[in-house]
Amino acid sequence: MRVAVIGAGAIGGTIAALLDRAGHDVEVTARGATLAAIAAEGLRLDGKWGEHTARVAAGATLTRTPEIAFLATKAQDAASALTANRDQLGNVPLVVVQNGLEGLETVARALPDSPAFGALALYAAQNVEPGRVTITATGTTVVDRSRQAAALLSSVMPAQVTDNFRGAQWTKLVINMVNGTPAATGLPVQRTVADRRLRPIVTALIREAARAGLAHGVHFDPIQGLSHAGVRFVAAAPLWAGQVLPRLMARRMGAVPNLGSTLQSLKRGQLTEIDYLNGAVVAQAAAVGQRAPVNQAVTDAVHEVERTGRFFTPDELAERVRAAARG
Ligand SMILES: NC(=O)C1=CN([C@@H]2O[C@H](COP(=O)(O)OP(=O)(O)OC[C@H]3O[C@@H](n4cnc5c(N)ncnc54)[C@H](OP(=O)(O)O)[C@@H]3O)[C@@H](O)[C@H]2O)C=CC1
Ligand SMILES: CC(C)(CO)C(=O)C(=O)O
Repeated sequence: MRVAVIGAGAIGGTIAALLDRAGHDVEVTARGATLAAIAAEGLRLDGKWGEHTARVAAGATLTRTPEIAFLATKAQDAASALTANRDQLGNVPLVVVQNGLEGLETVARALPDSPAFGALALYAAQNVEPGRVTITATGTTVVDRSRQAAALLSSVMPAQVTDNFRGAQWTKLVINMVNGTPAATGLPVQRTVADRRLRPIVTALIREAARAGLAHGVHFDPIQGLSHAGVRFVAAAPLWAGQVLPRLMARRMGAVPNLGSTLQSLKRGQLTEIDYLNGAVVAQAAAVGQRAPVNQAVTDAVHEVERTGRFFTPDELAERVRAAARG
């Protein structure tokens, strides 16, 4: 099949390399050092799903119209990446593999005629150097309705279809509450969850996200063992009891340190998706008259790291969060 992948970073690189390994005809878009590395050495994949070097066609924009396309940029780059490839994407099924709640709305604005489907990756991929991706933890991909995309993905990785994609996006948003403390402190997810000063913060982030979603009437779609009932539990539980959830999430990630996709951006000196994750929780909570002070504090802290390049110590972050919760 003729496949396009827009944004050959951690997730796009994984999808492109696995589809190339399965014999599909893959073209990717990339930029800067990543584009130069893929052109020179191919797209290299290693880690939990094996090793493969994909000699895929690569350019700044697509040169041909694919049968199916995947968008795998960070949320803040989606609109410009789509606009740059508009000429090749008319009526092409587009699978948007992105965290946060806004991916499909962005496509509807940029390419109103495109049949777009959302997808949520539950594996952990690290863009260790330009053109090289390591899978540090395996996991399924949840795909919105499109059986074509699910069939294609499930031929190379675990994938499942949902009829409740909005609910799945919210469950994933709750899961992504593990991204903020690594981005603020520079520590891998597993270490932030193991830390007695940071674990209550992660739990409070999760609780605020769960409460906002429930207030919006969301039915959380079950993902990787986190069900609607589980979300209701964590929304109502005191922090000491709710801590079971981040502990389970960290255990599921296994032993290889997982930076999370947000900290990975900072390590490359880039801006993050934080406004689409913790920032989205603040906005969604405000829309139903709730406050989300811990998400606001972590969003602000990550923006400060973007500006200064200096991570917070666990004590500094805990103090920030205490002050925000008091105020
Ligand atoms: N990494 C992970 O483990 C997981 C990530 N996700 C989600 O998947 C999505 C993708 O994340 P991830 O793969 O980590 O992000 P990456 O930053 O690793 O990859 C995004 C890639 O898109 C490229 N890009 C951005 N704009 C353009 C453009 N206009 N044209 C061509 N290429 C472009 C970036 O290039 P450049 O480097 O130059 O900016 C980068 O290589 C995010 O929403 C993330 O939250 C979900 C689950 C797990
Ligand atoms: C599931 C998780 C936490 C995997 O790393 C992720 O979605 C991310 O890093 O953005």
